[in-house]
Amino acid sequence: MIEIENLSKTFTLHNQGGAVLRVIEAARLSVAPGECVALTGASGAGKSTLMRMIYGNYRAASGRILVGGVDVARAEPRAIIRLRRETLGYVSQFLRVVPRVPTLDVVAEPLRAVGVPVEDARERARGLLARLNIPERLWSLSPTTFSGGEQQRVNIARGFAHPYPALLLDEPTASLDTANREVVLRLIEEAKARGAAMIGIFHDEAARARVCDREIDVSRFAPARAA
Ligand SMILES: Nc1ncnc2c1ncn2[C@@H]1O[C@H](COP(=O)(O)OP(=O)(O)OP(=O)(O)O)[C@@H](O)[C@H]1O
Repeated sequence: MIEIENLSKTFTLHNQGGAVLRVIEAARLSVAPGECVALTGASGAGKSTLMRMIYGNYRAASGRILVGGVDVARAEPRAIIRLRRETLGYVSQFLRVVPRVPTLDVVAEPLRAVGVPVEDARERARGLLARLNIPERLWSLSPTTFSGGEQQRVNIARGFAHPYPALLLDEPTASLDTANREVVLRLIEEAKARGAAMIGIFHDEAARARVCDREIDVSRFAPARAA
């Protein structure tokens, strides 16, 4: 479902005399449906960079990133938008709040975007918000004024609303309490059971050990060792 071949990344620092930073070289990675792979490695090894490249936020210097058959490294913006709508989800700790949209619709929106009828989408959203312990009195309000933890849980509900075939998880359990952490781990397990291919960064080692099938140490793709 996710195939990375010979992928390299450099950053050119235009405000620092055009210095070129080589971060990733000749990275290879393959994730099958129903599999969850953890990215590990020391701080600065390139975990976030790799995730951002898979999501199409950072451009690759060379190589291929196939997600459901689409090469993200070469795809047109329009194709990437479509991939993100239909195939590739991203669950991070942070909600980018859309002003004035009620929480229920923030969570239902990814389903509406793929044509799910409004009541069905809201029903799924209600189920997720209830599981993630967002009080019902908040569902009709915009999450703009919610606490950090509430916004994080709204974001997780939104990330799991549509059954994406591929999912990127960026510290999805960070700073959650025990009960909500458990809910998120179950959501990940359910996504695996329905065949989602997932790549995640988890500093929570117990969470990683429980839901991930394999670990890939990103430092193995560091340029110094790639030769
Ligand atoms: N936008 C950018 N411009 C320039 N350099 C960058 C950029 N993003 C990342 N880097 C560099 O790439 C390297 C890898 O960073 P990255 O954030 O991917 O590491 P990480 O493994 O996710 O680290 P952490 O665990 O600390 O989050 C670092 O040396 C960083 O300085």
